[in-house]
Amino acid sequence: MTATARDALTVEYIAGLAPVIPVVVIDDLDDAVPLARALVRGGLPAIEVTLRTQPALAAIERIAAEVEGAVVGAGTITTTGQIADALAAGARFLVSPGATPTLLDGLQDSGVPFLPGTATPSDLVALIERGITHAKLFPAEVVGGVKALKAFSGPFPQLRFCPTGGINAANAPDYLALPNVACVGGSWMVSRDLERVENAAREALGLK
Ligand SMILES: O=C(O)C(=O)C[C@H](O)[C@H](O)COP(=O)(O)O
Repeated sequence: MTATARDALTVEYIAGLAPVIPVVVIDDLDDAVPLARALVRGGLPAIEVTLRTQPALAAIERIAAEVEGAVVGAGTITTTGQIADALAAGARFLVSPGATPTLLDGLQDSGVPFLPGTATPSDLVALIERGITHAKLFPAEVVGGVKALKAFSGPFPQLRFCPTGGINAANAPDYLALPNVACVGGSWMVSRDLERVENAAREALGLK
């Protein structure tokens, strides 16, 4: 299935595009399109651009406009104002490091798929109260990682996770083997060497 720019996407679709969502920090706007192309060539089309840097929104706009096959999202969403900015730039999905009721309201109103950041059982209950089915676990390796996700599968069988934070090619398979993990997020395959990016992306595809 190929998504065109006007399709309404689901979170299942975003999380199912590849085993890994690359997390990209753009310092130089000119890096955005070549980097996204290398990731798409390597087989990782869902790309999260973090809103941590000044060129991030422009990078999302360029990737959305110029990189065929990419499904670009915005990460590091911590305010509802950023949601509007990200959507205006062309973000197709949203990722946050944490979630408050205000932020969850904004994410639910956005009309695009989102992965709200969670770390605790109470965070997860707050999602269930709203009918949200997918969560980011962040920072995954710090807040219990694979053990936490195994423990969450008991009381929260309806939730699927995209753990992010401290994940790499070595530990990703342990996460991806869990039934409640839809995909993982991480920056490990991203560097300025585009050939390496493409190869690392291709390797990431084989992790599941
Ligand atoms: O800024 C955000 O909202 C984030 O999503 C943080 C990212 O999850 C991590 O920076 C990625 O983690 P690493 O793979 O350990 O680099």
